[in-house]
Amino acid sequence: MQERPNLLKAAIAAGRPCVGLWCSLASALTTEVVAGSGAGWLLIDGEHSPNDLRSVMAQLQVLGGFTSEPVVRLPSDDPTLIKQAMDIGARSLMIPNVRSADQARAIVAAMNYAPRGFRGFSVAHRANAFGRIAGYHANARAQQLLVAQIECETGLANAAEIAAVDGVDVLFVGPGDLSTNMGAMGNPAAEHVQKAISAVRVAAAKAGKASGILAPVKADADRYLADGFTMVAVGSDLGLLARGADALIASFNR
Ligand SMILES: O=C(O)C(=O)C[C@H](O)[C@@H](O)CO
Repeated sequence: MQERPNLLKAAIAAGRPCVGLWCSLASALTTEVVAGSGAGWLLIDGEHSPNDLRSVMAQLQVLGGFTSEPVVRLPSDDPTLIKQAMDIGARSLMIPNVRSADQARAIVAAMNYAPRGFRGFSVAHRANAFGRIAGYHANARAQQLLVAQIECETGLANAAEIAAVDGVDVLFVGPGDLSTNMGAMGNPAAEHVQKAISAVRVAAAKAGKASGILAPVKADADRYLADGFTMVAVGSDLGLLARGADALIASFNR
């Protein structure tokens, strides 16, 4: 048995845009519903959603039947959480608020077995199909993807060095946090924030890496894709459900 190819990593390596959706409802059922859209990747949010290892695993299990690449966002860069997430089968990780190259190197080390890193070794787990994927431990890095979020001015200032770290694949802008930390709370459209967002893309590109962003407004997503962002989340399960329900009810209340 072989590990299934990481189609998101392949798209990123080829410089092909890959559109995704944000799964915030911590539900295997809603994530399975969203996966039917054919999105290139699905973010399973462990930072701002009530996800835990079991709910993340349940979502990974339902996604096993789809081509969408699950990207698991952890609440921090804690190496224990990285180990646990990878052992249940998360090989594409998004880590919030990465601020320095040293921090990025520590995250890469936590994701990899010795001698490259210090990921704890377990002979069989969900990640290697319970021991059925031959050579998993030696080859795991081939299908790994690390998405480092740039969400504050320190990360912005160090974006080039973070992008240059071997093992970092994507610089991903957190538009809400970045704008808030730049004095424009929740407003990534602010001119100085837009310049910062472009600077992240440029820093990634100069290091030969990809860039990404969450852009739930289509006009923004179209613009970011046209500018060269390739990993773009264009909506969320929460937003689609809440705003869709609001609009539907409002349409009968006029
Ligand atoms: O800073 C941001 O914006 C993100 O990282 C995305 C949010 O955390 C996401 O939950 C949507 O609000």
